Amino acid sequence: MFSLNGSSFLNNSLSGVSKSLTQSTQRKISAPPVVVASVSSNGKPGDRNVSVLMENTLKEMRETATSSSSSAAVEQESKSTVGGGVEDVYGEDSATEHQYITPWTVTVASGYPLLRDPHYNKGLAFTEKERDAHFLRGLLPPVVISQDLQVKKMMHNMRQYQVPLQRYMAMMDLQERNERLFYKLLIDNVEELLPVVYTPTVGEACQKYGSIFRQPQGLFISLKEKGRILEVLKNWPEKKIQVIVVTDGERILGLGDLGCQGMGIPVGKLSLYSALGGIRPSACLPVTIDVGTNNEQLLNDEFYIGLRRRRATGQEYAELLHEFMSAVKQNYGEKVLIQFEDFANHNAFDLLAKYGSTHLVFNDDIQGTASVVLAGLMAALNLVGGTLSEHRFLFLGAGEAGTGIAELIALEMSKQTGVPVEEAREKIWLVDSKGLIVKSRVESLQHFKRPWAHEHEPVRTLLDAVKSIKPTVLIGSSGAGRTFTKEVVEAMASFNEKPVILALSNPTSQSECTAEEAYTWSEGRAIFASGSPFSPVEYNGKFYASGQANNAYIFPGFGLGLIISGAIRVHDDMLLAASEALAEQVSQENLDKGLIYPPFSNIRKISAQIAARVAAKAYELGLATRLPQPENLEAYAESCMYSPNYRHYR
Ligand SMILES: O=C([O-])CC(=O)C(=O)O
Ligand SMILES: [Mg+2]
Repeated sequence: MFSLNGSSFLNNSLSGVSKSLTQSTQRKISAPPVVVASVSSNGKPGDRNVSVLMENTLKEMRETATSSSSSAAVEQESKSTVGGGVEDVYGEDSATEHQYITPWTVTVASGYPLLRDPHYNKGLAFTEKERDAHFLRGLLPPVVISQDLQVKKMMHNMRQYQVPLQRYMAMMDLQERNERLFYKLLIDNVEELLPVVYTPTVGEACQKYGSIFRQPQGLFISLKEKGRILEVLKNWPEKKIQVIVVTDGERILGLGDLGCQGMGIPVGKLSLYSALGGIRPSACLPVTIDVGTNNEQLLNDEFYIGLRRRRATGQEYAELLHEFMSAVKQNYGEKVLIQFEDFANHNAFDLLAKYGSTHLVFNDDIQGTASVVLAGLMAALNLVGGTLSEHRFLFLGAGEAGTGIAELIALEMSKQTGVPVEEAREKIWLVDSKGLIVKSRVESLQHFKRPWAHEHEPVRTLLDAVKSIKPTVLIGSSGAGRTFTKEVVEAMASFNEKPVILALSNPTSQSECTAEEAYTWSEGRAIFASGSPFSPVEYNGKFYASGQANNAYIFPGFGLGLIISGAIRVHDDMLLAASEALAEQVSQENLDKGLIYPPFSNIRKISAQIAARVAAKAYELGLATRLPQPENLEAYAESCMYSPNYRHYR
């Protein structure tokens, strides 16, 4: 099989089938682009170009498969169980004639199917030699252009669209047409395109997903698939999955329940995994679990793509999720990372607690957001002075993000000062929809809010809480927009020389305040960052650039660190390590501009650094399985990262 980049396993873009071909024949061969397709694609023009070597290898593989399945059949008659080898992932070899398997085959793409295969298509960048060798003559206009020129042209086209959703759709079309060009575009223009494929535009895309839906980009697992989830996973064309991002669509950004249309989120997050964190796109699997929706508008929308029923809860919900979690581990093994995304609070905390000790799980909204905010606060200390524990924190929003961040701050304080975490928590206050979280409310509080119920008289509004607690840092994480009013920001500015104000809710419409409001109302003194990006603001003749406190800084590098170390569990210390790595990337130059995050343009380098620190922690904690530990983890992380440059086809 062709290897793209020496021995680096992440960069090896072989599909699972082609990989198992290598393993079953135990020899290295070189071949043109390989596509995995179901058996129905056999006999298409694309098969004409199967090299002799490949033919022989396929023959060998078929023979091996036949002999092993017949020996399995014999065994089957004497024993009632069937056992596939470790690498016989889908049990093709060990299946008896009475069992069902998915008929995956390996073919070599050329001609028209090659142009239609997003993994291998290069469009006008196919060279003359490739056009001859792959039956492309006449299928393309005569011109041959470079990938760089393709990028330039696409960016030019992209900038013609005035409506953000049109840009989103153009990017999705490109991803479906020419995957490497999509990633090249995204990596080379990350600051411009992040808001297109990610927040805020992805929010609007989810709201309108039913209308703009063209091609499924991930797996839809609904209640209809109950009892058959393992089978469904086997329908996905890639076998070697390293990262799954899964949502049940109940709390999409700050937009609420979007049901099955939440699929835009796993798709967007995973394209960032590849672009920013260098995980191979073929190793990424977006999943939406559809248990219904309570969104009346969607239920009545004729274009809605999901189950038309209200959300399953309780046992029905738990059973489907449990089947999914078990099937994932059974199919992909212990080292597949499952990232929970945009679940509603109650399920998010329960799922993390339930599967944290049996699976490699990470909740981006609880843990990723916490890690990115802690990094921003560590950097902000360079501007406002003092140590973490010398500050007072007030949150608006006591859900996943709010309590997740609060807990990680307390953990870091406790590490730095040696005080118990319970004591560290006393520096941190949270306001929810019923007011300040105080001791007298403890009985009626959800369990994840209880550690934050401190002794204080009841306070109803955020403004009164700000005036009473006098925080140095104000963090918005409630998902509700326009809640940091002029009075709130002015109050923060009245007792802080440099109030730290983080408006984390997404997308832009849900931001607690705008950058312009934060700077204007604080007379240019606020240290401000937001979850969705804002353009620089001019106030009194001076320009203020604000950072984007978004988990996109953390999860791609964090995931890369887990994967390169072969980690089997996530540990809080890994989140702290990621925060430290990110905070160290904020330069004096950034700080001088009031920025508490580095620019996204350096994100791949930053991700490699985060990955190295997370991996180092995994080794230190004994949670890493990739042994021996590479000497230089940062160089190793970089060497593992997917590159979107075209490869040459013989
Ligand atoms: O997607 C984003 O921009 C950040 C995030 O996880 C959320 O808001 O739920
Ligand atoms: Mg999220």
